[in-house]
Amino acid sequence: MGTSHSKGKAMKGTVDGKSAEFTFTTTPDGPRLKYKLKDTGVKDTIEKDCLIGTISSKANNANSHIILYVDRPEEADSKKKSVVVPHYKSITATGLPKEFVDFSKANFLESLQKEHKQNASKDAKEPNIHIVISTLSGIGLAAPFYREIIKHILTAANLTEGTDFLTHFTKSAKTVTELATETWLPRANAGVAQKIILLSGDGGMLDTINSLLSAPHSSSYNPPVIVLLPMGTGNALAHSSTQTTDHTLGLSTLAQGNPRPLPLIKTRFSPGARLLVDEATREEELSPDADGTPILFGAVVASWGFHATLVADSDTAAYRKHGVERFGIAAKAALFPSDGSPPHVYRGRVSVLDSAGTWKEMERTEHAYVLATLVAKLEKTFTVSPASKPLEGALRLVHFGPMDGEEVMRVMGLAYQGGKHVEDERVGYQECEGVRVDFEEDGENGRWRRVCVDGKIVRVERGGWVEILREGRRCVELVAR
Ligand SMILES: Nc1ncnc2c1ncn2[C@@H]1O[C@H](COP(=O)(O)OP(=O)(O)OP(=O)(O)O)[C@@H](O)[C@H]1O
Repeated sequence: MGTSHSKGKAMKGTVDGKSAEFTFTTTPDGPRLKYKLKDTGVKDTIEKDCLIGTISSKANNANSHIILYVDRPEEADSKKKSVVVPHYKSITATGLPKEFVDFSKANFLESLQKEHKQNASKDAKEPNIHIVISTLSGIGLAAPFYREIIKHILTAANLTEGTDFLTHFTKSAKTVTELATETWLPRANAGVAQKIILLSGDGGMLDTINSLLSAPHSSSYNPPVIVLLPMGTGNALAHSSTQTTDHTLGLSTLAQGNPRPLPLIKTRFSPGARLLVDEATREEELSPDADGTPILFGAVVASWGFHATLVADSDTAAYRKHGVERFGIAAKAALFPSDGSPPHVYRGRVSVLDSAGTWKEMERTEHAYVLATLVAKLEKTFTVSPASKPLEGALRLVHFGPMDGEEVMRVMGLAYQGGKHVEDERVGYQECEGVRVDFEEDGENGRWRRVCVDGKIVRVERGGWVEILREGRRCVELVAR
């Protein structure tokens, strides 16, 4: 809490139809609104970090607003590493201080209302607002988060399920891909404006962008606008590109954010590379590029080495139930093998593409960590690339050579201190245009030739390669604050 406050002016109005007095103050932690009911003395305080946003009420009173907010989490809950659905609140108020309304205006929710009105006037057959609830993302919070909060926010915004928006609960790992390919892509190509609220981790976005880029775009392609609510495990994109440091779990972005183009990477693989699915029990072919090269688009990261290994090894139902701890548990297993041997030394030739368009090969052919990323954070507190700014589109490479398990733990621990690992002299960190790995790992089963793209795992064949490049095509816009 801060120390100096601006003295608030008391204003009279109503809360849910009852006489009330408001005080709006500016504190070092941001603006704060207090109200007290005249009759009962009931009072509440709405602080910036619990505020979702304020929308004009549907009541026929220009002065009437609905304030959406959440309760401050209990001390015990805020200390938990795993996410807890906050307690949602809303009040309808008149006579609110103008500064508060201006500061908390829910622009994005109001844009959904406008779209609804336009669609209704055009007699659109199907809504172009979609809510996707990825039921198995993270520890399974998407469905309760929708039912306990989002549903009520949409009702408060005067939007009706079926006529204004459609909900889609994922039933399989293909649900998002099917929706994006069969509905969103043709409509985007027809120039239709679409808004998608995605309750998932990075995987839901990866499925969306790969489907939207699976066919050529028309000249009238209209990029769908996506709100990503962090319901996954790492939620790298949401934590790096949108507001997730308050207590609203991304809802303040849903209410108050603005769309911005989402930068992408394209990973190209040698023929024979396969996507591992169903806990690596099955393989699938990747979509081919125009020249037949297997490709996968991402918005977060492409890696090989320790990072890819721990993501791949922990992508099982048994690991997933640990939430974000799953990465730490898998990291220990990879760094301290049960037979007492040192961590694996990854062998391959790594080349970096500079801004002049020249590929330069690294001298080192033994590696522990090779990771190219567009974002700053891979988890809420894990800053892998401290120089990366939200949605700027710069690709950065983080890499280091073999170290013992303790050293890797120490260096990676520095990433939890705001990204201090990049100051360690053994860690390479640079901006680049692309990264290529030519694998020199001969193992039969390809365990050490696994590449992670935004959480998906691709296994490359013996003697194969991967190339990570920035992708210039417009695909989607991400709502950010
Ligand atoms: N009902 C379902 N049945 C099978 N698979 C599902 C179902 N719902 C979601 N999935 C799959 O679960 C995975 C969830 O990935 P997502 O990235 O959203 O979450 P995460 O891996 O927990 O988070 P992050 O990628 O941010 O660490 C996706 O591959 C998705 O296709």
